[in-house]
Amino acid sequence: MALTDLSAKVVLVDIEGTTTSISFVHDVLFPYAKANAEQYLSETWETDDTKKIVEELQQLPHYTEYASTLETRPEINAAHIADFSRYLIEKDLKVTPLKTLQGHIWAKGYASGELKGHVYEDVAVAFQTWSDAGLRIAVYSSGSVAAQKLIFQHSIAGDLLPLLSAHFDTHVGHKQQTESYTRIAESLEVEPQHVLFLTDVPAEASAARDAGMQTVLLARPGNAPLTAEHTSAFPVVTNFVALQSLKQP
Ligand SMILES: CSCCC(=O)C(=O)COP(=O)(O)O
Ligand SMILES: [Mg+2]
Repeated sequence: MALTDLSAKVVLVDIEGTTTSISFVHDVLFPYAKANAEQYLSETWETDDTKKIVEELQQLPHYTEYASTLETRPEINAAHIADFSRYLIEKDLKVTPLKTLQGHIWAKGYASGELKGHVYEDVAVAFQTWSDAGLRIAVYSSGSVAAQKLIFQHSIAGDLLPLLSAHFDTHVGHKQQTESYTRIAESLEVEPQHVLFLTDVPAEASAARDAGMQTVLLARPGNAPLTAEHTSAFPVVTNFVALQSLKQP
């Protein structure tokens, strides 16, 4: 089917590598989280929210692996948990408690204006066009729902949050698991075949397709190169312009 013939009721977008450059996430957001983790943790150490994050971080299998590299038994304090968070960020592990913590840390950067969410220049126009055509736009990212809202609310193209009708993160399941997409369609009260999922990661596209969704891969500058196997399995676009004429079925 030609891209111009695609129809959908919901456009489900990934963030990193799809609406937003990988370099913004890795070269701006991650360094900000690493630099501010200890301060955030020490300022909020006694709160229930931080206690829950700290407990969940220590329950990760990666914690045992990380702790085995330490010479002495650590005291569980803000400095130690910040160090473990930096270890996870360096490995780009998309684990739920880390993503929750990152979202809280970034909130301060967006509020002060130090952070502005990167979106490619075709994103705001496409969101507006789809919205005007009556399509719903939802987000599914490994970044926490709070972090998703921040990136679009404080984007370089202005506040795009009013154009988004739903947000999903790893609480719904991991992005390479088919069940996650089934749950998203159920939550959106839409048949999976009426959802178009846009992502840069072929394994995510496969999982969504197995759930019955339509999928298109994004080949944005700086994304991992797609193989011939991927390009024969999925339609590929370099930006959202080719998808702007999307209509409702
Ligand atoms: C929600 S903004 C921060 C992006 C992030 O932390 C991340 O892991 C992005 O992963 P994605 O699933 O959007 O590729
Ligand atoms: Mg992505």
